[in-house]
Amino acid sequence: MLPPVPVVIGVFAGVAALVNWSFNWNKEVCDKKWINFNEEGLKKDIQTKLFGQHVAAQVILKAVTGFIKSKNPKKPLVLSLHGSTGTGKNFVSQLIAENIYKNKMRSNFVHLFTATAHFPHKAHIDTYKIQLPEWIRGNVSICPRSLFIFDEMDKMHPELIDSIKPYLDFYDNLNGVSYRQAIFIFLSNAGGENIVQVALDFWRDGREREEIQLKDLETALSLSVFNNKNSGFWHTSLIDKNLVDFFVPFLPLEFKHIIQCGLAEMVSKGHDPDIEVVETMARDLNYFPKEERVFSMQGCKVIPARLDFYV
Ligand SMILES: Nc1ncnc2c1ncn2[C@@H]1O[C@H](COP(=O)(O)OP(=O)(O)OP(=O)(O)O)[C@@H](O)[C@H]1O
Repeated sequence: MLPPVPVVIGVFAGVAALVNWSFNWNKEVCDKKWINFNEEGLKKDIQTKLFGQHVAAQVILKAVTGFIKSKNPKKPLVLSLHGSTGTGKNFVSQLIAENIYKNKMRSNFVHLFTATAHFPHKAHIDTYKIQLPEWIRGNVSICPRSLFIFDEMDKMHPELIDSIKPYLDFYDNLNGVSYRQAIFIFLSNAGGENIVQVALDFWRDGREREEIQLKDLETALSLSVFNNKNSGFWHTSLIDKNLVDFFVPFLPLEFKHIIQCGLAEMVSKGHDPDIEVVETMARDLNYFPKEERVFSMQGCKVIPARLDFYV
C-alpha cells in the first residue's frame, strides 16, 4: 500500500531541506565564522615571514590591528604601500588577508584589482569609471568588511582614481552603503627609488639598516619628490584630502634577506632547507651598487623560479 500523499510531500520537503542545508553549510558568508581577525597570527606572520621590512612591519601591524579593533571607524582603512619590485608589498597584503578571512586570498570578500589587466583599454575610460565604483559598491554592500588590493596604482588612469575617491572618504554612507569597515591597500613602485636612496645613504654612512625609521623615509614618500606624472597625480589627489591613512615604505632587500626568502621558498616547495643551494642561487642574482653588491635588484621576486635550477 502506498503512503498517504501528505507523508510523501513531507519526506520530499525534508530531503530537499537537507540537500539545501548540506549545500550551503560550507558557503562563505559575511559573518564571524568566515571573517575573524587573528591579531596574534598577523603579528607572528609579519615577524617571522616578512624579511627585512622593520618599518613597514611596524606600521602595518599597528594600522590594521587598530582599525579592526576600533568599534566605530570614521572612514575605511587606506594603506599605500611603496617600494621597488619584489620587496614584499603583495606578500604582506596576502598575510593581512590570511589573518582576517578564513578562506584567505580565495575569500569572496578579498578583491584584487590590477588596472592594466582588468581595464586595459584607455579608450574605454568612460565606461571603466562607471564600472569601478559600481564594483566597489556592489562588493561592500554584500560584505562591509571587504578587502580591496589595488596593484600597480601608479599606472592607474587619473579619472579612475578620481572615481574611487568618495569611497575612501569620511562619509557616513553613500547611497545607503557604509564603507567604514572596508580596507583598501594600494600598491605601487612610486617613490621606490627615493626609498632606495635613503637605504643607500644609511649604508654609505656605515649605519645599521635597523636604525632607519619612518621619519627618515617621509621625505622619500612625500609628494614633492615624485616625478612620474601619473604617480604624482594619484598621490596628490589622495593626499590632498587625507584619504590615505598610512604611507608604508618597503626597503630594498639585501643578500641576507634573499637567503631568508630562499630558505622559506625551499620549505614551501617541500624540500629540506639547504643553505648551500640557496647561497649559490643568491650569489647569481644582480645587486647594486655594482661593486659592493649590497641590495638585490629584483628583491625576492625571482626566487621561486630561480630555485628550480639549483635544487
Ligand atoms: N620582504 C619579504 N619577505 C619575505 N618574502 C618576500 C619579501 N619580499 C618578497 N618576498 C617573496 O617574493 C615574492 C614576490 O614578492 P611581492 O610580490 O610581494 O613583491 P612586490 O613588492 O609586490 O613587487 P612588485 O612591485 O613587483 O609587485 C613574494 O610572494 C614572497 O614570496
